[in-house]
Amino acid sequence: MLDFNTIINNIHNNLKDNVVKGVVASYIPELSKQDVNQFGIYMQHMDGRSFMVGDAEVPFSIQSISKVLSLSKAIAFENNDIWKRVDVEPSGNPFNHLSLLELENGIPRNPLINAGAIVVADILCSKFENPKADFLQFVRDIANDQTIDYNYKVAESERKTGYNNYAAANLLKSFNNLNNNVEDVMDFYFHQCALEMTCSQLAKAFYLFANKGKCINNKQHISSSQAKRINAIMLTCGFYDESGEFAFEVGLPGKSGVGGGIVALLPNHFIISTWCPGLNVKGNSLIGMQALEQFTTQTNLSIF
Ligand SMILES: NC(=O)CC[C@H](N)C(=O)O
Repeated sequence: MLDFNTIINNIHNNLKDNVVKGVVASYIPELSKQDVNQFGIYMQHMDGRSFMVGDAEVPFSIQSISKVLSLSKAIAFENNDIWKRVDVEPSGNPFNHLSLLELENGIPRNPLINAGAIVVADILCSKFENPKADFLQFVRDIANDQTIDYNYKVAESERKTGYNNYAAANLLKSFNNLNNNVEDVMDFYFHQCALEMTCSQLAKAFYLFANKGKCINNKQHISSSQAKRINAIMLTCGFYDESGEFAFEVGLPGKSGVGGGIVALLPNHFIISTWCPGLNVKGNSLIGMQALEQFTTQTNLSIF
C-alpha cells in the first residue's frame, strides 16, 4: 500500500527550500503581500483518510479556482443551456486575453478564462436571489465548513485595478452576452475570486468532482455526467495556456489560481491541493506544479 504521508512529506521537503519559487501576483495589490515561502499540501483520499504537510491549513485567496465552483452551480441551474453562451475549447491564451473574444463574437472559449467566468458570474447573478451570500453558502455547504468567507480587502483591491476584467465584461455586454449590469456582475466576480480557503477546505470542496457530483457529506449537487464534464473542462482548460503542460506533467484534471493554489483530482480516488504563492510566467504556482508532478510520478496515480 502507498504511504501517502511519507510521499507528500518528502515532496514538501524536496521543494520547500528551492531558491526559484516564482513571483507572487502583483497586478492585484493585496496579493503582492503574500510570503513566497509559504507552502502546503493536503490530500483527501476517498476512503476517508487525509494527509497534510506544511501550510495546508493557512487560508489564501483562491482566485480562479473559484471558477470551477461557480461553473458547477451555473450548470446545476442551467444544465446544457449554458453552452449557448460559453464554449468548451482550450484557448491557448493567457487567462485575461481579450482579442479572441472579439474575433469570436463575444462567446468566450471556455468557462475557466476570465471572460468565460464573467459569463458564468452573470448567470449566477440572474439565478441567485442574493448572489454573494447564496454563492458563499453553496461553497460552505459543499466543503462542509461554515467558516469559509470572502476577503473583502482582496475583492476591493481587484476592483480598483480590474481594468482588463471590466474591458472583458463591457465587450461581452456589447455582444449581448451579459444580462445584468457590468458593475453588478463584476462585484460578484471579484468577491468569488476573493474567497479565502485553506488547502484542506479546497480539497473537501472539490470532493464532489471526484465523487460523481456528491459532496463530502453525501449530498448530490450536480449529476454524475455534469461532474464528468467539469473534470474534462478542468483537464483541457484549467491552466490556461499551460493546460497541455499540466496534463503532460501531472495527468489529472485540476485548476489553478493566481493566489498560488492548485487543486487536482483523480475521480473515485482522491483530491489533492497545494499552495505556494510564487507563480511561473503563465500565472500558475511554480512549486505547486512541481509538487503535483512528483506526486503522480511517484504514486503512478493519474488518469492516464
Ligand atoms: N488566474 C486567476 O486566478 C485570475 C483571477 C483574477 N481574479 C482575475 O480576474 O484576474
